[in-house]
Amino acid sequence: MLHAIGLMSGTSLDGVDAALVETDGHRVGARGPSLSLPYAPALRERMRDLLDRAPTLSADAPEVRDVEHALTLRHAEAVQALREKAGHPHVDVIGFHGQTLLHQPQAHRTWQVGDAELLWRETGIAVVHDFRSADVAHGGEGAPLAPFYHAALLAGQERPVAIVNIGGVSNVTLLGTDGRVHACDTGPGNALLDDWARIHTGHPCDFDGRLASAGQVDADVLQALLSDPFFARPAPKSLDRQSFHRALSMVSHLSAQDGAATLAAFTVAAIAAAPLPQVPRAWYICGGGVHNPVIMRGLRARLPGIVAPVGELGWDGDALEAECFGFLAVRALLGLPISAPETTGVRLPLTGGRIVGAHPRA
Ligand SMILES: Nc1ncnc2c1ncn2[C@@H]1O[C@H](COP(=O)(O)OP(=O)(O)OP(=O)(O)O)[C@@H](O)[C@H]1O
Ligand SMILES: CC(=O)N[C@H]1[C@@H]2OC[C@@H](O2)[C@@H](O)[C@@H]1O[C@H](C)C(=O)O
Repeated sequence: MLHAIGLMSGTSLDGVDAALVETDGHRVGARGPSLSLPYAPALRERMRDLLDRAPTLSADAPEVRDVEHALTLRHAEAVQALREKAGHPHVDVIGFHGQTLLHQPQAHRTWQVGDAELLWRETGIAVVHDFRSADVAHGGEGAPLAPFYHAALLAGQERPVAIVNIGGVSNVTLLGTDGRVHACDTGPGNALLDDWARIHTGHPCDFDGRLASAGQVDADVLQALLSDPFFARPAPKSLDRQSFHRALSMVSHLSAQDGAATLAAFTVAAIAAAPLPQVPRAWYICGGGVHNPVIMRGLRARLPGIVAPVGELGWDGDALEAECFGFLAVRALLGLPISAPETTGVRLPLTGGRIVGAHPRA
């Protein structure tokens, strides 16, 4: 087994998640500890500005370089803090996702910022990064990449079974009765609700679903939101954080509470509409959306079968994505696939990622 640290900077822009995971690229051994380091509000604002301008920005633009430098140093701090928390264990490799600024698989473009060389120099540990480019170059969506990790975790579970990650964007993995894995992004997660809450309350999210639980869903607006062509597409499919940005103007005439209720219902309805080949007997939920009781109530009302946070399986739902990139870094080192036709639409199962620093197996 190799020891990996996975690092994820998600679409919510809330900070860096870091987790230790032990794996041979197939089985998952010990997991944890994990931690999250928030971004300073000023860095978050600069990242948000780059997200808005990403389609016209070049990777060499000074403002991109500055943000990349700052966020990489924050990742190095996360590695150091995690190693301290874990009692300075041996670490073979870091899986460094970086921050997605733009994701346009149809244009064969996906862009994650993060300076792998700098992270390697700061930590002295080999770094695997740029996980999505090879998939996109071979006709895939470049996302979601969590399905191989989800499938490894679900190995002992009764099938069909699903994991839903509700981050900024939501994605689902189905492990079918035949052991095959199917996946796609489903639609919005928390990002729209975060943006709405920020406009109306100045807070970074609708904390504990307080706004949404005080509002009414506007059924007409919800129907209009669900008429987006994305929902008619078959899986696999993926999204950019900004894909549903128009939704904010579609709810702009509603009160803060009704807008939040409608956006939360949009997240739920989009998950329920995921084009999966089988109906899972259980849906295990991870990502920040687990902490929003309005979303969790909505999912329990809309989805057939068991709906439970992954915490009920003894897993840490806030650390899963970071663990995932530790797991995928090891698979990349071993040349194993990290995506497949059923997960990203890539032509053939494909490995990915690029390594910086000495190969731990060399
Ligand atoms: N107590 C809470 N109440 C409501 N929402 C919460 C709470 N705690 C976390 N969240 C939501 O979870 C989000 C963070 O989720 P998560 O860390 O899974 O996102 P991410 O990893 O950035 O996204 P992605 O999976 O899309 O990359 C926050 O932006 C917020 O919307
Ligand atoms: C392009 C990109 O960064 N996509 C993220 C985002 O956040 C959730 C969803 O959209 C998913 O497709 C993906 O992240 C997870 C970790 C994935 O690749 O599985």
